[in-house]
Amino acid sequence: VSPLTYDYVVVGGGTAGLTVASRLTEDKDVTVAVLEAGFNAEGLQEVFVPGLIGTGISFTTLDWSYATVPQTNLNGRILTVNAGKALGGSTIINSMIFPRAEAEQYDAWGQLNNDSTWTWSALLPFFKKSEIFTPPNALQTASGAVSKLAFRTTFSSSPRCGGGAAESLGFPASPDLANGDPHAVGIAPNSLDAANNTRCSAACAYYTPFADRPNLVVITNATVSRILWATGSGYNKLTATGVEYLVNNETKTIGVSEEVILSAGTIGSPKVLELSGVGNSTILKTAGVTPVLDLPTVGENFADHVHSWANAFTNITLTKDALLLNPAFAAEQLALWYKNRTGLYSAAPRSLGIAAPSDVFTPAQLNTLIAQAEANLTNFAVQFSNGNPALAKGIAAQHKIALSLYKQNKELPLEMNAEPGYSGPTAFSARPARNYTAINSVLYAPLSRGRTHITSSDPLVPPAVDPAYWAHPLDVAAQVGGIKLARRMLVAPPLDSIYAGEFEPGANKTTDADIEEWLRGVVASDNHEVGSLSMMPQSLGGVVDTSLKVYGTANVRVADASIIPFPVSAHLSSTVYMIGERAADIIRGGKA
Ligand SMILES: Cc1cc2nc3c(=O)[nH]c(=O)nc-3n(C[C@H](O)[C@H](O)[C@H](O)COP(=O)(O)OP(=O)(O)OC[C@H]3O[C@@H](n4cnc5c(N)ncnc54)[C@H](O)[C@@H]3O)c2cc1C
Repeated sequence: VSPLTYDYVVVGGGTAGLTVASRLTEDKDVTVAVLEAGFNAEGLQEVFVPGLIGTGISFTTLDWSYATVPQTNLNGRILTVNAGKALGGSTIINSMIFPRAEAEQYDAWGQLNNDSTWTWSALLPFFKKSEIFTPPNALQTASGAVSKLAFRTTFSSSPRCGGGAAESLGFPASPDLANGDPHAVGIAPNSLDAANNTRCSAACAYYTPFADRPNLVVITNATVSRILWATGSGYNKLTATGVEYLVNNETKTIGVSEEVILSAGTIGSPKVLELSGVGNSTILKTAGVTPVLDLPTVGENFADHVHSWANAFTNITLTKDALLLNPAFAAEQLALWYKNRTGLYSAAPRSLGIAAPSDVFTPAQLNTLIAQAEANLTNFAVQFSNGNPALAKGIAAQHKIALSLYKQNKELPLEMNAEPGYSGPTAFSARPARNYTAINSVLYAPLSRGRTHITSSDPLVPPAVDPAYWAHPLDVAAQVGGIKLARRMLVAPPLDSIYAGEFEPGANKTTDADIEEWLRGVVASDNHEVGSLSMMPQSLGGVVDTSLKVYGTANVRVADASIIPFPVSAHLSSTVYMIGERAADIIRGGKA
């Protein structure tokens, strides 16, 4: 392998990037270089111990912690969108929950693109390529796991109770949250290495086993600043010849003979495209970048899931709060994990209930909300499209599909995720030193659309991220409905048996308006951002076609969550691995 030129250069060694790189280098005649801004963090216990997710270094050094612009609908608050900055990307810091979304939502991708290869049944083989399924053992089954679910050691009885509460409210119990019909409750599969019960990131699954391939080069601590273009290559033929990157403030270049694959994530990938002169020319010029290709919807159509919570006090003591309340107990539990992979750090279990509109709204409420959304459909599409008429059509098409699925009870607006221990907006030091039961209620089918754009030509300056949370009234109503549903779950059997009063939102929040006001002050990003380089026809404001190629370029593709045109009601990593598998297949097929 020449040290300077590779067949493929992958920008970002994250979830999809490592999947693509690993699959392409199965052919030993193909050379691939991966440029990753972070470092290889696989050796850190915060990364490999399941119960340590979200602690220590994982939310400092390993996180881009993108700040949003002040959010108009959330009291002007600046929120943080977390995204992993390490080999393995966001799977280094994610919560390992591994379900798939509703079949109809993947079908919507195909519908928007008039392409049957981007539908649930066509994509299922690519989901499966990225998974090794480990069924629960006898002990886990006895603890509540159903035969088709993959999960490890049970944390306490509380997750199972959470499932029970959803069931008692009428959610169907599902043996399989990945079957394309997740309107159900079950114990979530986790992305773990079952052989030794460690977390399994994209680095663990798609890099470490193949690290010694001579045709695969991974350069860490390398921040890509721009794609280099062949001079004089015109529209539809804009040709990447290499990539420029920074290592310790030193500028370096690497050549590419076939393709550049952008896999820097929903915020990172549009940033690199814009720094390379591809995007809305006005935005680029304002940032001091010379436009090379006017593609005005780069960075637009951004959507994110929105996190909220209800918490109750509980008098049971085996929750994750026990680890914070008693450091000596926490040390004992961690020692148990190291000794024989048992104890409270051995898993991060959740009961997952995916709610349908009928679980959240009365029929009359839903009819009114849908009628209002339909009456204002064009207005919202225009408002969300940032002055781009094609994208206004694209967003209108997305809303039409979403509202039609809402009517069929198929657009699943909320995840109701039961956790044994506090999960919410109040810091440990500011809340009563007690044990809690939490229901995380996450808005899963947002109609709001925002954007992310560079503001400077300096690659080290973060972009301006505007998710425009809660810009659509149906999103607000669903999130308020989610808190009411969470409250009902906390006092339904069997969770009622461990209920010792509500902590948040709090007994004084009685009306919908009270809940809405509280939520405006606390909701957070769920870190499931998608759509900023969406796969849609150009006539609908898309940025990539169904072969994931950037319109107007000869050899730049995108493989990451940014291509997702229509948000799906699931945690995203399984979907992003699938995109990586599909991208590799397209690239290899294209060459054959
Ligand atoms: C805190 C958190 C919790 C989550 N919990 C879950 C969960 O429980 N289950 C689930 O399924 N999903 C979860 N997700 C979401 C899921 O992990 C992500 O959606 C998915 O991993 C995104 O994959 P990606 O390939 O698009 O981007 P990433 O995996 O983020 O990869 C992008 C990579 O590009 C690198 N990069 C960016 N810019 C540059 C540049 N200029 N030069 C070089 N490299 C660059 C980044 O460092 C990163 O490694 C969570 C995400 C977060 C952040």
